[in-house]
Amino acid sequence: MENIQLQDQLNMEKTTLISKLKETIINVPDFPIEGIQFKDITPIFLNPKLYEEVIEDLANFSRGKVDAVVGIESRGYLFGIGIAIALDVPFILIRKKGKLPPPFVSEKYDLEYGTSEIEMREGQIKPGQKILIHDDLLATGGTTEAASRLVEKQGAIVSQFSFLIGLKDLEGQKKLEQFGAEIYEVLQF
Ligand SMILES: O=P(O)(O)OC[C@H]1O[C@H](OP(=O)(O)OP(=O)(O)O)[C@H](O)[C@@H]1O
Ligand SMILES: Nc1ncnc2[nH]cnc12
Repeated sequence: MENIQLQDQLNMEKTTLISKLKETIINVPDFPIEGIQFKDITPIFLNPKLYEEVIEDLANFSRGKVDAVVGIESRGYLFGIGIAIALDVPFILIRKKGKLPPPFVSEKYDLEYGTSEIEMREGQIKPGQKILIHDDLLATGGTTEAASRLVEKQGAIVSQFSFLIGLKDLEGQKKLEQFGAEIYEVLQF
């Protein structure tokens, strides 16, 4: 009985969080190019209490399940560091090409046009570690797929993915199925 009540309360809190986020995140049509519905998350940071609630929700998904959090430049840092602090585990940065001093490991990936590359300082991930890969938004999944290859290349295990936003029409989750990790999106558009 008590468990049911607790579950009801958690479900209610989650529903409230999602509605607050939907009121806060701004949809910008045709940015940066025609046809894209850009999700502007910057107003979340005007509201420290809301930010705290998002971190709590994301940290609850990963508590006791990972040894480190990997965040993807740049918006992946905004919540990634907060999650790592809440879980008391290390935070490891993935940066875009050319920003990190050597030694680093890198991974190329395809964009809609051309290719891109991400990098991580060598030795920060330890072989066998269970890793949460976090980013603010999952669109096509290309960036997160490359991040996962970078993590696996170093002998660590991609255990979980978390995102603030999932864009369901772009089927990014499908691209991530190959890694066999749990996936969590706070909300979907
Ligand atoms: O699922 P995908 O199709 O790969 O797209 C999602 C990625 O795109 C955005 O980052 P962006 O490259 O715009 O960089 P930013 O975080 O520095 O703004 C977003 O923060 C994700 O990292
Ligand atoms: N629609 C979108 N809104 C914000 N960031 C994005 N990154 C990739 N697609 C995006």
